[in-house]
Amino acid sequence: MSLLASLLNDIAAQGKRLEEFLVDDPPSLYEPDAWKYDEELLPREPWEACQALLADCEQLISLLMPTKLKLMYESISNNAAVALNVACDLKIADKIAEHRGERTLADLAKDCQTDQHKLGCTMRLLTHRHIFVEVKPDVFRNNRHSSELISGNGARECCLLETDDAYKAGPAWLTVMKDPKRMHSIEAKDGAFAEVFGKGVLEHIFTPQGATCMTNMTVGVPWMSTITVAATRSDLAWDSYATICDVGAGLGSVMLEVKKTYPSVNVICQELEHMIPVMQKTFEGYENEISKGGIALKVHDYFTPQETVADAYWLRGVIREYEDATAAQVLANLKPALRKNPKARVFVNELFIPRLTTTAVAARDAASQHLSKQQSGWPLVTQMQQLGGQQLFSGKERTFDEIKKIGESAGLRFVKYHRFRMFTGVAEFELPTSPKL
Ligand SMILES: C[S@@+](CC[C@H](N)C(=O)[O-])C[C@H]1O[C@@H](n2cnc3c(N)ncnc32)[C@H](O)[C@@H]1O
Repeated sequence: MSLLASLLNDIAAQGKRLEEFLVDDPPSLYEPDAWKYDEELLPREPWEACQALLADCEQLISLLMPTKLKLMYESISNNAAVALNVACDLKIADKIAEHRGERTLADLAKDCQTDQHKLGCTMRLLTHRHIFVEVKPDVFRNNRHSSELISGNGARECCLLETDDAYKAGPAWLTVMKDPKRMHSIEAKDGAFAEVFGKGVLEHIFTPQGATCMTNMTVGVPWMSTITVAATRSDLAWDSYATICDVGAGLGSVMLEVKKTYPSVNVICQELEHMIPVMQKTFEGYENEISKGGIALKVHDYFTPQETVADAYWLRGVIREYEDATAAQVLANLKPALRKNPKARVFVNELFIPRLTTTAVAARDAASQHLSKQQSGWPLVTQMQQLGGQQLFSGKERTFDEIKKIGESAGLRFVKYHRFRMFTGVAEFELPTSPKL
């Protein structure tokens, strides 16, 4: 069977599975209202069908495009971000919504004080990416994707962060990769963002020039996080553990979510001292739980041996900050506590860069058949996210095998991978029965 035939068969079969589930809630690209599953996670089986369809459709597009067009298309795909940047900056979605949901190109150009022709070219690129709809020539409406950009929920700011500041760091990725002094560094000062802005993004946002970037980050990132939080909350059996310790908890927002969903679970957030007041702010209103011990905010340096005994240790976005040996040290430091409770689990929550391995025998199979389930979902987004994230924040994103190896070199045993319905997942480790001490 040819690859084309395999793909068409697969798309038909997976499409049927998905359609059978979605009979009452099919998505639309015309209506301005959100789809039920824009907010909620699809149940596991239709979610898997959806993943397969997206992988196969992406492969189908590559298969059918003549080579010259494919390479041209990839080379100029940055223009999707350019166009989205324009739409977000000029608040096109707001301007359409303010005028009973429909606006002519001429009116939009007048509202935005810009050139009608240039705006039309920008909008048409977006309508072909199914963000906005041109309902008749030169008349635009919001669809469900563009409606989300209406001010107030953080979507606009998140897109501005990606299409403006983060976007500018993109070309510097190559500069860094070619510089013998910086190519192996994962430090922010040596990264792509610093190449363009003179300092890492987390320093830049505290400068006057970084004020907009700061707003876009503080308003935009929580918008994106709502979907990661939903998967984090649902795709791990949190209530199987009496006490969970979040190591390097940041704001403490994941444990807050766990506590809200599973009030009987005790949560401990560990951070460096200066972060304790920040976490206290996150847990405002929970003072009673804190005094009863159901929530504890503790100072702990993860480069020192763990003394807090818990049933699970949660590390989100921690090991991506470090080189392999240092990351392994952070995990190895959990062992004194694991020895006191050998049933305890270590959950490493990261983005797991998807691989698409095609051997000669699989050359005619649909891509979905060879996408490992031990890696992040939504590979199209994850690939952009991992490269973009490293340009913006530096650090080191890894594949499943690389993360597993770090756990093992810390002397832990890999237990299983939890595939979140998101672009992150969890590698679960435990203390081996006869640990390499
Ligand atoms: C990348 S952030 C991840 C935060 C959090 N886990 C999250 O997902 O939002 C890393 C966190 O580790 C904290 N951190 C850095 N060095 C640390 C150390 N030696 N011990 C404990 N926490 C540390 C930082 O303050 C920061 O909040």
